[in-house]
Formats: sequence, structure tokens, C-alpha cells
Amino acid sequence: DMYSSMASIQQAVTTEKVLLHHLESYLEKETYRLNDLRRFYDKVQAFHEATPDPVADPIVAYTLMKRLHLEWLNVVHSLEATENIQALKEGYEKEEKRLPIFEDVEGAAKGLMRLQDVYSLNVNGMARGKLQRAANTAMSLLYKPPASSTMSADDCFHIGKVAYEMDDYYHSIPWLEEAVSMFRGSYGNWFTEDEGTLEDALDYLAFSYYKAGNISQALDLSRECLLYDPDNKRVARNVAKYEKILDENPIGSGLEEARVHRPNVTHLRTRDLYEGLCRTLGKQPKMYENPKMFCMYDTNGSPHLTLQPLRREMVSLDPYVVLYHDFVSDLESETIKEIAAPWLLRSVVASGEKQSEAEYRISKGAWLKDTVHSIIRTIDIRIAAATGLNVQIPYTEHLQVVNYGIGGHYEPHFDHATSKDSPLFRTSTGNRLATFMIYLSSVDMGGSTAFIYANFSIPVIKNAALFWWNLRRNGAGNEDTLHAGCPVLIGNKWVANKWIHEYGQEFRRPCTLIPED
Ligand SMILES: O=C(O)CCC(=O)C(=O)O
Ligand SMILES: [Fe+2]
Repeated sequence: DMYSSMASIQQAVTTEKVLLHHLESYLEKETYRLNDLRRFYDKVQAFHEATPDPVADPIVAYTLMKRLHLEWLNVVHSLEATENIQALKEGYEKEEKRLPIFEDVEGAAKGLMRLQDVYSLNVNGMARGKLQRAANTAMSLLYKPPASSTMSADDCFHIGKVAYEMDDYYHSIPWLEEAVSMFRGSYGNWFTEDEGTLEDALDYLAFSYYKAGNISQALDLSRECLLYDPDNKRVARNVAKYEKILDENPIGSGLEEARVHRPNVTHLRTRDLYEGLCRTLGKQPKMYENPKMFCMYDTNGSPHLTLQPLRREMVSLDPYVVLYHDFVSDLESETIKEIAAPWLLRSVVASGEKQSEAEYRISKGAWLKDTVHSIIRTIDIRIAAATGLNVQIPYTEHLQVVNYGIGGHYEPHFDHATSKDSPLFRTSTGNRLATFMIYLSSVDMGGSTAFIYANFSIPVIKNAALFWWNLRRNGAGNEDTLHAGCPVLIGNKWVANKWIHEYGQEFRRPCTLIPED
């Protein structure tokens, strides 16, 4: 698919440019053709105006005969229109395999709904290309794009329809409301590219309200729909049905109070905490509160770092999380992204013994062996120096480069396996002891890494790296490492993960039997 990674979406820009070129050449050819038809029309029209009695003039009579016998035939049977449209279609067909499919548009629409929820965005603002946060009653502008990118009525209709098809009336109602009000505003105009109409949007919106328990709203909208489409028997039946329900349940009978709730998503228990941490940075520890929370130049006793120590920031003591600023250079980041881009595949998650795609992880990833480029090797060595751990294969996994898509995120999870059957144990080097995650890009908004139970999140800082222990010294998973990649609001987020396993670290991180150590 395309929507799960910004790198793939970038290719769509090129594809559309090609289509645009085909359309431009079609328009030119058709304009030329229509201009020529107009010239013929004007010529004949002028003849009829200027020559009341053609029969008197043999030359005029001849041209009339010839025109009627031949010229009209050529005009009416001209193949040019067909040839022009054929060229446009052929150009389109050549690009067809590069076009997004239904799942892409659906995934992108779901991504927008996710952003709407997590960042409390206002649908009306989104439709106008502005990201506004609805906080109580006041609206605060989060982001105004440099170029205007408003949505059409049909764009909103399509999102509403995606939600509707999932029985998600919580989202279908505001999007269809937006669509209806925009379609009303442009009623009578015809847009070739549109899929839906005002009648369609009213129909879907009415049914969404009905499903949500708001019968009088469903009735009003269905009546409006009938106004535009009086022969629609189905809508007429619905109107009768809604009238009957309202007759039997007068106002105040509690019928109107039914409310739609946001549909359940995975990890509901931690969802509110997670989303809160995505909107704010949570509780950022301050050094004056705890003197152990300091920043330092760190060589970790390694000769590799003597001349250029790492800039280490303590982020959290328990779970132990540190941030290394400028861990890689811009050149290193750009090179890693470039190497990974052609190999990106939809990210999977462990489900039982298998791995599968999941809505709660929207990204693409590529595994890079240290043999593909010397930079990967250099970074391995730097990770070993910073952590003091053994980063040789098979004690670590290959570098996993991840690129997020539209509303791309990774909902709360553990990096370590929590079940004996996990595919993680296939390497036979134990569990994932530690995570070393490098931010290869910055983002304009969103996308921070949230530690749910520890109650803090780290914004995406280009070239910085985050390190934490997933396991306690006794080998048990540390529940407080539950973490997530927040949905990317604006930007193209890339990270690289290096997972370090238990085996091979026996003398580097000795175990203890103290459970909380
Ligand atoms: O992208 C992030 O901030 C977190 C990614 C993550 O947790 C993972 O890939 O396991
Ligand atoms: Fe993770």
C-alpha cells in the first residue's frame, strides 16, 4: 500500500504530474479541435446571413452542394474527438499500476480521523486546510499550511462514507455535515471529478443520524433529500418510517438522548493516557526536582568517544531512558533514509506466533544489514560505545528503518516479547533487552514518542537517539516501558531501531535477583 509511508506518497506526486501532462495535451488538442469547429460554424453561419438567395449564384450553389454532401459528413464523423480522448486514456492506463488503490484512500481517510481524535481537531477547520484544536469552547490554531489546501465537498463526503461503512457514526456525522453544507453551497454546479452529490450526502447523513438515535434530524435531512430527488422511493419510505417513530415517541421520551461514542480502538485502556501525552509532553522531569536528572558529555569510558563525547540527557530514571543529542550527523541520517527507501515494506506486529499488519501500526520499514553501507557499521560501533553492549549479530537485530504514513503511528506496545511464543525468540538470543532508537528526521507537528505509564513524551528531535532498558536485570519485562509513536500531524517522520538482545550481554549488564532493579 501507499498511505502507510510518506516516502511512498511522495512517488504519487510524480505520478500525478505525468497525468497532468497528459490532460494538458488533451486540453490543447480539444481546444484546437473546438476552435476549428467554431470556425466551420462561423463560416456556414456567415454564408446564411449574407446569401439570402444562393440559387442564383452557381458558385454559391456548388459550395452548398459540396458542403452538404461532404463537409458535414467529415465534421459529424470526425475521429479527432475519439483520438484525443483515446490518447488521454492510454496515458492514464500506463500510470494505472502506480495509482493508489481503494485501501489507500480508505487508510488515508482513517489517518485523518485518527489525527482529528488524537489532536482534538475541528472538522470544519480540517476541511478548510487549517488545523484547529477545539479546547472547550475556544479554538486555537495549531497549524496553517503555507499553501492553501482546502477539501472539496466530495472529499469530505468520501471520509464520511468511509466512517459510515465501518458503522462509525461518531465520525461519519461531522464529515457528512461538512459535505452537506459545502454541497448546498455549490448546488447546481457540476464537477466532473466528483463521486457524490448533495442527495447522496444527505442520504448518508440522515441514515447516520438515524443510527445514532437522532430521528428528528434524520427526518429533516431525508425530507430535504426528497426535495431534490422526489422519485426516490427508498428515501420516501424512510421519511414515513421516521415520522412513525417520532409519532410513537414524542419529544422528551428519551429517544433523542442516544449519543454516539468514539469507536473502540485497540489498547483502549491506555488510549486516553497515550493521546494526552501526544498532545502535550506530559510531565517533563526537571533537574531542580531531582539532581540526578542532568545533562552531560558522556564518553562512557570508551576511546571511541574520547575526542567527541556524546551529549547525554537523562530523561527518566525508572524506567531508565536517556536521550543522546546529535547522535548521528545530517549526512548519516540522509544516507540511511536513502538506502532504506527502496526496501520499505508495510510494518508488521507480532500477533501470537505470527506477524501481521495492523491498524495500530501505520508505517513502512526496512531492515538494513551492516554490510549494505559503511555508515551502518559506523553507527553500530557508536551504539556499542554509548551503551557498552555487544551489538554483534546475532546479539542484536539488524537496523530497522521506519517511515510513517498519513496519521502514521504505533500505538502503545512493548518492544520486548511478553509471550514465550513471540516470533522475537526466533533468533534464540533471548528477549529484547534494550532499545536504541535514532530519529532520522524532524517533524513539524506530532509524532512524539510517548511513555504511557512513565507519563512523559519525547518530541522528534532530528539526529537524536533514545535509549532505554526494556528488561529488568532479573530478565523480567519492565511494564513501565510501555511506549508509543504518536500520530504524525505534519511532517515526514523517520526513525531507526536497533534492538539489543539479552544474550551476549551477560558480563556487560550483569543480572541481579532484586526484582525491582
Ligand atoms: O516512532 C516512535 O517514536 C516509536 C517507535 C517504536 O516504538 C517502535 O518502532 O518500536
Ligand atoms: Fe517500540
